[in-house]
Amino acid sequence: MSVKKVILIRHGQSKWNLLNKFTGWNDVELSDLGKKEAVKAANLLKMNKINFNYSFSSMLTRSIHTLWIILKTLNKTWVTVDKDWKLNERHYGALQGLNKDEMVKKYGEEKVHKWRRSYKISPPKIKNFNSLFSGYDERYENIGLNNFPKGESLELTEKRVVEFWKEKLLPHMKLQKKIIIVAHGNSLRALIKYLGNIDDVLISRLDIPTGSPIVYEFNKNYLPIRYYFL
Ligand SMILES: O=C(O)[C@H](O)COP(=O)(O)O
Repeated sequence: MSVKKVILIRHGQSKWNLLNKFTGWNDVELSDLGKKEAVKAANLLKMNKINFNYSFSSMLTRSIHTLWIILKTLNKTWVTVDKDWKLNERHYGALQGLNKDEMVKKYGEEKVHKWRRSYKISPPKIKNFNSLFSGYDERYENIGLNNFPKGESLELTEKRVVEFWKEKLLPHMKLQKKIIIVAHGNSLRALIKYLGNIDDVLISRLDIPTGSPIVYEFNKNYLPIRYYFL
């Protein structure tokens, strides 16, 4: 059986991961540790002889820079980088920029856990036109202001990630491309939920660490078999 592999990686630690702030679509750079995690991820791929020749990233700098570091470390800067907003982190709505521990103190553990890990519950939405609204950013001009996310549940995130999978990833896999995806904690949780048909409760227990390569295997019909962390 010819097993096909897709590599999934959450970006390295960002400056707001370090400060424990809700980030979502806020465009935050990698921390120094995050840059080191990206180099380590590249070396892990090399050691395990996991190769790729096509790459996808979200539109957010922390993912793009993680991918650039991986490509540079592996001498593969020739690889196409295909960026898609549908891989962006879940939009964290009005929580973006706020400290996670302070929100626990203010609203309690249970509520914050629901905002962070439940499948169907969305965070409080941002109001149009405040500083958390990135709808005027030129990188998102094809989304359209009316469709622009203002706070997404994991369920809503899954919807757009599955569109990416069907419209972009599968066609490239069928062209025999070996693919790496660099994205985010929740966009990758949404993808893993979809691929593994994982139920809403079990997926709430999955936490994806920064900078740790995941190998997802597929059979010759492009159906998911299993995944594992390197
Ligand atoms: O956007 C964020 O704050 C993080 O990337 C993911 O946060 P979470 O662990 O609260 O889902």
